[in-house]
Parts: sequence; C-alpha cells; structure tokens
Amino acid sequence: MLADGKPIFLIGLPGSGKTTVGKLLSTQLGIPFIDLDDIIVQREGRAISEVFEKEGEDYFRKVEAACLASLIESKDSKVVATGGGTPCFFDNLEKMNRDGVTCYLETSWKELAARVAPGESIRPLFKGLAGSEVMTQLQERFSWRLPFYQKAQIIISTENKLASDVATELLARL
Ligand SMILES: Nc1ncnc2c1ncn2[C@@H]1O[C@H](COP(=O)(O)OP(=O)(O)OP(=O)(O)O)[C@@H](O)[C@H]1O
Ligand SMILES: O=C(O)C1=C[C@@H](O)[C@@H](O)[C@H](O)C1
Ligand SMILES: [Mg+2]
Repeated sequence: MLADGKPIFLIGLPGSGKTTVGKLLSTQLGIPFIDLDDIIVQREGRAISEVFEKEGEDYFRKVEAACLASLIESKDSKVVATGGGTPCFFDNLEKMNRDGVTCYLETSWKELAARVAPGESIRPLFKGLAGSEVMTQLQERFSWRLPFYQKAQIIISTENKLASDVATELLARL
C-alpha cells in the first residue's frame, strides 16, 4: 500500500470535501483523522477568523506551516485534512509529498459554488451572493492555487460523486 505507515494528506479548495472524505477514509482504514485547522485553533486558543483578523495572513501561514511540520514529524499513519491554502505556501507541499501521500480532491468551480452555498454563516465571504457570483469570487480568489494542488500524488475528481464514493476510490488507489 502506497500509504503504509505514512500520513495521508487531503488537499483542495474550500468545499472540495477534505473533512468529509477524510473522516470516512480514516474510519475505513482504522487510523486517526486530524483536521489541520483544528490543530491551529488548539495551538492558538482562538478561532482562525480571529487569528486572521488580529494577526494577519502572514502570521497565520507561519503557524499553519509549524503545525503541519509537527504533524509530519510524528511519522504515524493518519488522515489529515489540510487547510485550503496549506499546499500553496512555503515548502509545505514538498514536505507532504516527501513524507506522506497527497491526494487532491479536484472539484469544479460550479460544484464548489453550490457546496459553499450563500447564507452559510461560516463562510462570510460568500454570504448573500447569488450562485454565479460565488463561482466568480472563487475563481478570482483561488485560480492561482490549482498548479499547487495538481502536484499531488493522487488526483481524484469529486464531480457527481458522493463523498463515500470518493473515499472508496481513494482507498483503492492508496
Ligand atoms: N463528494 C461530495 N459531494 C457532494 N457534497 C459534498 C461532497 N464532499 C463534501 N460535500 C459537502 O460539501 C461541503 C463541504 O465539505 P467539507 O467541509 O468536507 O469540505 P472541506 O474541503 O473540508 O472545506 P474547508 O476547506 O472549508 O474545510 C459539506 O457540506 C459536505 O457535506
Ligand atoms: O483556503 C484558505 O486559505 C483557508 C482555508 C481554511 O481551511 C483555513 O485554513 C483558513 O481559513 C484559510
Ligand atoms: Mg474542512
């Protein structure tokens, strides 16, 4: 198995299903699930939105990289849902590819827009916008990230698939 004893890192845009698929996969494999965003919240003792607001993105990215590095150092098998931006800063992606198995959950702009639906209070950026506006916002903000995601060792399209099907497909490719 490709992932024998190594951490499995799920990467992709917000709404691509990293948390949902990650939890399912960890149950199927019988190994722990860790959400990198939760580790950051624990370490900082405050919400990510507060870290962004009070300290700015540069600070957040440094904390994110440090939390990722300590997860990698522990060298045990686990499924890690990374943050949407994690592979796109510093050498985070190289580290994940070197010491773990990376999987990009590829999802179209249209599908992402439908998932991060307007009105969801946890995504203030998209609140009150129509579906097509959400799609444009996503593209404008995040197109630059795609070349990073595409360097993952495994790429799985999530299009028209249930999260459970995505987890099963990933399991078969590990
Ligand atoms: N394959 C799928 N098909 C349809 N809906 C999905 C699929 N995977 C996830 N979802 C739904 O999309 C939403 C976002 O999923 P999830 O929170 O797992 O994404 P994420 O990549 O962890 O996002 P974030 O980066 O914001 O943490 C959830 O409502 C989830 O139920
Ligand atoms: O896409 C991003 O840049 C982010 C996604 C979230 O998972 C968090 O890591 C944070 O809100 C930043
Ligand atoms: Mg998530």
